[in-house]
Amino acid sequence: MPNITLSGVAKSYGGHDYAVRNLDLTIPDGAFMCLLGPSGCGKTTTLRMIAGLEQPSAGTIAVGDRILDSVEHGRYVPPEKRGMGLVFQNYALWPHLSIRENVEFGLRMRKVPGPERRARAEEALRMVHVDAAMDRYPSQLSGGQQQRVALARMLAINPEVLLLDEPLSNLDAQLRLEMRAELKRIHEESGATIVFVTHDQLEALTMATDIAVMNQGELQQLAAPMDMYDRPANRFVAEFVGSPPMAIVDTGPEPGGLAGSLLRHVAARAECVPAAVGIRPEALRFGPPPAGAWHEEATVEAVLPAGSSWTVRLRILDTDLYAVSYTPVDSAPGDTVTCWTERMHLFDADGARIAAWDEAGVAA
Ligand SMILES: Nc1ncnc2c1ncn2[C@@H]1O[C@H](COP(=O)(O)OP(=O)(O)OP(=O)(O)O)[C@@H](O)[C@H]1O
Repeated sequence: MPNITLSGVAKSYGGHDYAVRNLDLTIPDGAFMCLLGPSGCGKTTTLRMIAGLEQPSAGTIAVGDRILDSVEHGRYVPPEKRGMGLVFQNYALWPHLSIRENVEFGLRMRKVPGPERRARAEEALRMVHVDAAMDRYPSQLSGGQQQRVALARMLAINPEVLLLDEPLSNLDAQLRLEMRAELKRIHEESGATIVFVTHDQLEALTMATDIAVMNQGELQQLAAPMDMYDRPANRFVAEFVGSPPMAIVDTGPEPGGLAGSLLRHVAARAECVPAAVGIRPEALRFGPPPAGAWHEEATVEAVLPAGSSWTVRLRILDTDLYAVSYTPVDSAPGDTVTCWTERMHLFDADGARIAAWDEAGVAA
């Protein structure tokens, strides 16, 4: 299937507020695209418009050169004619049909013959590890199992585009991890295009080939996961993607303390005057600094071991910051340590990334 393209798409549910505004987005054929953002940012509305369950208030949605929606030309293709499979958070299984029959249902509607239908349903249920419960009824399954049946029901149909709205939200942490790996495998094996809505940045980083971050109905950045992590386009993305989040130090009109120290470092290397400087917790390191790195003395305030990582709260001049280390930290509260970083993110007064700093090569 060719690319899915949204051009100038907006959606208002009637009032003055727009759930989605001026959205330009291309979902490449075979992509695993995550729509990521906080609650209410317009992710579900975007997915529902692609599915044809909502009509845009403005703009065009197309697959290749086939127009699915065009407000200008009054064109609208109904959901069943779009060739897309859908799984929503509120999966609706038929209560009076067994699990197997639920998964076979869509195939029956498509007139797939009996033996093939059974084989495809069983295969899909195996993929999501619910094949042992095939002859039970939905009410006899846990919420997580029901969610996986909904996923199997869609996989059995083998659509070219899968639209998934938080399909892992009811699963416990272990199962969610397994299903992420499983979805990634399904994506690679099937070659299908997946559009996946989530508010969980880790879910997006681990599964997606492309992430579209939205906030208040607007696209903030579209990038491959590591590119987004390494070069967030603005403060919103910088703070939303990554856990613990990036520390952002506002420089203010008369920067002193930590802000002043960071600004002096920047000024010595590039002609940028940032309104804010960001440092990811894992980029803040301890010990003798390498040549050219920014460094300051810091006081250890707390050490929080978490098995494989150590989170350390540091007081640097006038500011508290968190550092994350993946090697054991033997400092104790009250100790003085040298901390340093070679990786800063600079933002201007509008919150946009100052790319010149990256291009100068000093922050790469
Ligand atoms: N049917 C509707 N009628 C009126 N307003 C709606 C409707 N559906 C969504 N909205 C509003 O549109 C905005 C975007 O909602 P949407 O569900 O797309 O966001 P979301 O990012 O998917 O959020 P969540 O993660 O909470 O589902 C919100 O302000 C929401 O209140």
